[in-house]
Amino acid sequence: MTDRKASVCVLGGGSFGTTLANLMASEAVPVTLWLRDPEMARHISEQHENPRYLPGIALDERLQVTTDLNAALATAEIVFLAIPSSSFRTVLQQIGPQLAGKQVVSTTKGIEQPGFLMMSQIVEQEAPEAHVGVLSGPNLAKEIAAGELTATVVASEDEQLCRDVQAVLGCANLRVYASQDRYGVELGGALKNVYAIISGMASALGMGENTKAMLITRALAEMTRFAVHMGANPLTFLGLAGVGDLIVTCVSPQSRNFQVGHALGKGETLEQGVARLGQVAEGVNTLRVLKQKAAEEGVYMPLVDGLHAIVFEHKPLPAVIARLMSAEQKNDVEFAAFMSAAPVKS
Ligand SMILES: NC(=O)C1=CN([C@@H]2O[C@H](COP(=O)(O)OP(=O)(O)OC[C@H]3O[C@@H](n4cnc5c(N)ncnc54)[C@H](O)[C@@H]3O)[C@@H](O)[C@H]2O)C=CC1
Ligand SMILES: O=C(CO)COP(=O)(O)O
Repeated sequence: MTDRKASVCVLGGGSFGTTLANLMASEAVPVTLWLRDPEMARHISEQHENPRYLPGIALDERLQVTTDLNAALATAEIVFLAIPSSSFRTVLQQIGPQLAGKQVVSTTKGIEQPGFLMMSQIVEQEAPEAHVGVLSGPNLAKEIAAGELTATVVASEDEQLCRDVQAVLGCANLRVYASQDRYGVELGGALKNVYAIISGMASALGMGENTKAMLITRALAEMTRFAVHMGANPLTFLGLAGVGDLIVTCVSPQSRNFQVGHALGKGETLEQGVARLGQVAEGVNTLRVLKQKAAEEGVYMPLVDGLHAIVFEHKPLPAVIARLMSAEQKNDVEFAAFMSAAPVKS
């Protein structure tokens, strides 16, 4: 690892962008946070708090905030993107040429349709001269902002990018591990959100601990089956960006996807659950996209089918659960079979 700390810009002033920028500022990394809302930018600069997304967290006074996108990017060597997937391309379209030569790291855990594109693939399209990476792992923003310990994964084919991101983000509270499987790391982060919705629902229904463990384990099998079919390395799913992130979002009521599932389990509509959240829950869109892709590709994903049937086809929950519990009883561990399927994307 190198000691050099590059200058950084974080795009997106929501929960995760603010958290990442604040973490780096508190480690004396020169960092600018870009957000759209001038009122919020002024509040953060003067009061050192983001009351909408991180209420009660004292932000570091060295954190620079701006609403001027060009100024934010001008001196940045590393650009982190923490923009919801629904707006990701729109933001990139404004700045593609300015990203030439910079290290651009997506932290966004969603999938674009049409095309079934990961966010870093959108970066490649909109900023073809950038160095591209992704960051993913068990990283609930509020916990990181509160100083809890965790780890994450930076994934890129570009080893210098991995080293530079480790240098700016790694600190006593956050370990940053490197991976070359960008596609697998990114897919893991997007897919687990769907299973967090199911887990939130199971929690609201008062299901047992055995049931929750079964759900998480079968979720891992299902998402890995899909990912291997798509060319990812199955071993990636045993790491922080796979099982690590799956566990945290499936067990923590802090997860927004879990909260949407919980609301559904309590009988709220999807619209009510999402509206009350007031923040992004990427799993809702990923569920739609994934259901369609799994059908096109012929990948067996009974949990995705079941959740889709409840959320979008308005099938009764007991009938869906009964169908899931009468599904074919196949192999427990499919990793041996996954390993013989050669990864094509890394
Ligand atoms: N919050 C978390 O714990 C973590 C979130 N992520 C991922 O980070 C991404 C962003 O999530 P959060 O920050 O949590 O969302 P959030 O809902 O807390 O905030 C979203 C932010 O994006 C801004 N935004 C939306 N459209 C925009 C546009 N067109 N231009 C500029 N800004 C725009 C909003 O104003 C808001 O500040 C998501 O894909 C999420 O999955 C990843 C790891 C942890
Ligand atoms: O990705 C996350 C934690 O790693 C955040 O999950 P939620 O978007 O469900 O809050």
